[in-house]
Amino acid sequence: MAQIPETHDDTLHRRGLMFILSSPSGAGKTTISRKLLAHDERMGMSVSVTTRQPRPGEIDGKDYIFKTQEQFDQMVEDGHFMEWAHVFGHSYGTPKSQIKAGLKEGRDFLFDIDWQGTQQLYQKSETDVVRVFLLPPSLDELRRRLTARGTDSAEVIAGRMARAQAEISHWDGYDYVVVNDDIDTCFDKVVQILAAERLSRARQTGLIGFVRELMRPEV
Ligand SMILES: Nc1nc2c(ncn2[C@@H]2O[C@H](COP(=O)(O)OP(=O)(O)O)[C@@H](O)[C@H]2O)c(=O)[nH]1
Ligand SMILES: Nc1ncnc2c1ncn2[C@@H]1O[C@H](COP(=O)(O)OP(=O)(O)O)[C@@H](O)[C@H]1O
Repeated sequence: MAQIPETHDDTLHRRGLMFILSSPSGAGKTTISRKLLAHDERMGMSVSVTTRQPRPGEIDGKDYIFKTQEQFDQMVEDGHFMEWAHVFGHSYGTPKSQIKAGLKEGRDFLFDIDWQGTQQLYQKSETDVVRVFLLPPSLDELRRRLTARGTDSAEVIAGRMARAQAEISHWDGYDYVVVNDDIDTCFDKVVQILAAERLSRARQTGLIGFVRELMRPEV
């Protein structure tokens, strides 16, 4: 009798995945990311390095690793990043440490990065990457959310709005697109995408022995 391996519930002997959430600023990726991390203990966050100032409530090392431009440039030179990009006049980068070893051990990582970083990660490790893009229900609602968040000046909000359409134009570089209208509905869809991707045949390396056993000629 073939034993159903523990991988049948996708927890073991599976290569981890890089779950990327991108959106125009204010569409809700931080909110969805936080919900996903609270909901799914197997998901770890890829904490980015940034040169932007911390927002009130943001914790160094948890939300971002905050560095000066000089420190960031040195990290680039030292080959510290899997990818990095300039966004809104600041530098952002994904540290290599943790991620590579974690993926091999079957751990999944969540990335809140922009389309430039998404392209770089996809080019480097296409099979590990799942790309999800969140859209706001309208530009008016996007402006309302950026204003209601209360973290940016009117000038910064205007800059983010001005960039929103350029960012939306990259939507075709993603595997999945979800409109974040109602937060719970959007979250459910993101959870479903993750569940399906964890069951992808290519990632379930631990199932090979089980399937071979099932295919053995019966005597
Ligand atoms: N390429 C890249 N983009 C990042 C990284 N970390 C954050 N970003 C993106 O930088 C943009 C600005 O992020 P942030 O300053 O937190 O503002 P937000 O858009 O309101 O979340 C967002 O599009 C993030 O997804 C990173 O490590 N690499
Ligand atoms: N579906 C939603 N409906 C209403 N407000 C939302 C929704 N999703 C996020 N928000 C709010 O919009 C603001 C921007 O969301 P945030 O997650 O910070 O966006 P991002 O990380 O994409 O910049 C926050 O104040 C958040 O609470």
